[in-house]
Amino acid sequence: MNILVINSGSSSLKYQLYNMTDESVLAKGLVERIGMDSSILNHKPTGKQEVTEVSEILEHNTAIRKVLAILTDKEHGVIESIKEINAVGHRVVHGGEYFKASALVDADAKTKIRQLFDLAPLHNPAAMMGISASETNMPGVPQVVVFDTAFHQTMPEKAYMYAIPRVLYNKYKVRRYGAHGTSHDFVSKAAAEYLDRPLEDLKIITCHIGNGASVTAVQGGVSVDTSMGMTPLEGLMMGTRSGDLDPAVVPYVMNKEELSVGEVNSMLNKHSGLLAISGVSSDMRDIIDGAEKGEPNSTLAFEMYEYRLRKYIGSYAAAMNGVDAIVFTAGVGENASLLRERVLNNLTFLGIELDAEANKVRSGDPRRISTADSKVQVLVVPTNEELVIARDTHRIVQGING
Ligand SMILES: Nc1ncnc2c1ncn2[C@@H]1O[C@H](COP(=O)(O)OP(=O)(O)O)[C@@H](O)[C@H]1O
Ligand SMILES: CC(=O)OP(=O)(O)O
Ligand SMILES: [Mg+2]
Repeated sequence: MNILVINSGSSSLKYQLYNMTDESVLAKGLVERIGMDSSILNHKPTGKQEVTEVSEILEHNTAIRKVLAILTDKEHGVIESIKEINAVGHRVVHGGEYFKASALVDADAKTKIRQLFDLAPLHNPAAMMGISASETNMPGVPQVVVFDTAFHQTMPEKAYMYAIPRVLYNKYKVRRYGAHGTSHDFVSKAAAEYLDRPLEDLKIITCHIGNGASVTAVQGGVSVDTSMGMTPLEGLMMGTRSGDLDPAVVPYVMNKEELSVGEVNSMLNKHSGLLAISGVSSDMRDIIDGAEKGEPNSTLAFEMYEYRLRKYIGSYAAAMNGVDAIVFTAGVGENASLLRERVLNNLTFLGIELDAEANKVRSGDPRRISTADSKVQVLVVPTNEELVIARDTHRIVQGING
């Protein structure tokens, strides 16, 4: 069975085509700048030359058509016809309280995803565009939705409630939901496997640090707390998102600067974080470059990012009354050895002993970066959200077929 996995962003669409017989990737790629003047499709077919096409792609429907065209292209394609795609799996960031697990797309699921637009304005509308575009271009092919929030539905009430009037929860479901659950779930399981210890016995802190970033306390294999909240804005400082701040800042700034709700949302989600403090970039590579050159704004951005991440790790060790393992994953977590070094060398009170040489090794495999004797084991585990989505899609589609 071939499964197409789609991760739709507001102006991008990432895809991977899997052959589930051996879970091999037939092709993967990315459409960027959807809706802008020139869109870019970058396609990587396994065993063939990578291609980049620039064209006008105004919406997700056209993006999907382009992806299907290149997947079946004589020269760059990996399948003969669209009919060889047996199912589609979509990443959806927000499942609210509706979805505790992945689900088949039907009218009811679509209604619920739409009802959650308000709670994830940057993410859910994009996912819905991806779903509609797939339905239009692959009619009759089963579609499955896999939610970032599902893994965190195990959080206890004391972790997910905000200390604000309960009526807001009753009326609007204002509470903490978390995100990146697919990744936190995957890397915590992989860590237990690597350590060769039962997941049920472990207290693990997983740090998913990419463009968006979140930390999760995983106890006995379930999420007991996570740093993202009602939306993916709470918690860590991120590429362009502020993370935690005094909520009183919001009405204060809105009043002083005469900002609308949309404007203040955009300020906190798109014009804050590393980008705002460094004044140059949201990309950790540029921040590290700047900091290494002694540039003061990049240095401050790096220090704030590291400090805030370290504080979350400390607080989740307290939340679980201990920690057996810390896991770093996603673009920054897997690659930024300097950030890991700074975080870990300032957590020696937990009994962490960094293996400085192991921390510098670059690899696509799970690896230990603490000493083998370190009281808390520290691992780097490359995440693979797409594979989890493909597996869930496979399982659910097999369920309906058999
Ligand atoms: N070598 C590196 N050193 C530091 N940061 C890196 C490196 N490579 C990638 N990154 C960071 O990873 C981020 C992207 O992470 P990723 O998990 O791919 O994000 P997303 O899936 O949210 O788009 C980039 O913004 C970049 O800052
Ligand atoms: C939820 C979220 O922040 O996702 P991403 O990291 O893909 O932006
Ligand atoms: Mg990501």
